[in-house]
Amino acid sequence: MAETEERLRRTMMFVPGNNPAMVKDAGIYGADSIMFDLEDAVSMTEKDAARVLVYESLKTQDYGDAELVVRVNGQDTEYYHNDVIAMVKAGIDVIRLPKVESADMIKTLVKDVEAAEKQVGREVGSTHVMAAIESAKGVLNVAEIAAASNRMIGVALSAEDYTTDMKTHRYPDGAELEFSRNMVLHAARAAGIAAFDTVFTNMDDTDGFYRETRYIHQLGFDGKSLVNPRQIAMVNDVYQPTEKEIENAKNVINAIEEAKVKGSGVISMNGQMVDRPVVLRAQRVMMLAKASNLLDEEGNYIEK
Ligand SMILES: CC(=O)SCCNC(=O)CCNC(=O)[C@H](O)C(C)(C)COP(=O)(O)OP(=O)(O)OC[C@H]1O[C@@H](n2cnc3c(N)ncnc32)[C@H](O)[C@@H]1OP(=O)(O)O
Ligand SMILES: O=C([O-])CC(=O)C(=O)O
Ligand SMILES: [Mg+2]
Repeated sequence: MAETEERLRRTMMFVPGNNPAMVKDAGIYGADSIMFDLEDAVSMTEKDAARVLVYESLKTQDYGDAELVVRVNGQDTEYYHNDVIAMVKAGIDVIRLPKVESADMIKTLVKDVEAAEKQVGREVGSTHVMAAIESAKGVLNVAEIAAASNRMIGVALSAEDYTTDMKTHRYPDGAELEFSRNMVLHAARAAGIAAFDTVFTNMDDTDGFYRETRYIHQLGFDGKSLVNPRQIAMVNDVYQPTEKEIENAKNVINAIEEAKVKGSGVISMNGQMVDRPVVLRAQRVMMLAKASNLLDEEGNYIEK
């Protein structure tokens, strides 16, 4: 993928780092990002074995075009340094730091990643990072966390730990997450990075999962952290543009191209003003349409 092209990040699937079968097959489900977990999905007794398993798999398995992410153990644990060095050495795309509460935690991570890159002979700057926001303190500091480094690709809300910190739990209507979702999303947008909504842990509540995904899609999140491959198709379904949205986006892009030839940056299309933000939205619709396999080679809508 060209560096300038925006990466789609609808689905970031957790894969327990201590489960050989899941780690090996993680690439077959079509997640945009695969997130190997060394933190809370792995018991204390299996921390070292999980790190070795994920390291070996990153070196030997073909995960196709998926972005490869690892959730390392927290900075206050004895596992963190070894996790960072091993994952940088394995060539991971992104390190996700859990329970981030300050910009300093990201700055420390970046310093540790840079030292690891130098130690293992990896190009300095090639490892990206992201932050999981899991507490009231993290939410209140999320704007400076999101802007803490140019290695940052995103911020994620982690509602299981967050609701525990807030002395509540998760409810079907999600009212307890309203403030944190909006904070995380605004911080991401202000820093120009991706925003990920939290996991949905009831695998049997398909209606609830769809409701939550439609809601976070409407707010503007790039996607969600997931715990199960069955959730991938449902997220992609919600993020897939309609035929009408695609046709409209194509008309906008064609109209603005014609306007450019005439030397104008703003035009009217069917009585509707078309300017830069409208064009950017249209380009995103076309990117989602392409990723959803809704276009043929000429760029025409394929009836499903
Ligand atoms: C609060 C937090 O920190 S959340 C993050 C940490 N938690 C995790 O990482 C949990 C990840 N998820 C899982 O372990 C599992 O999906 C569970 C336990 C939730 C449900 O497990 P199951 O009921 O077995 O799932 P299901 O029946 O849908 O599995 C279908 C297939 O997908 C595989 N699969 C399920 N979840 C995953 C996953 N997260 N990653 C990769 N493969 C998976 C299963 O191994 C199974 O493969 P098979 O058909 O080859 O045997
Ligand atoms: O990042 C997530 O969504 C999962 C997690 O750790 C949490 O909710 O505490
Ligand atoms: Mg957590």
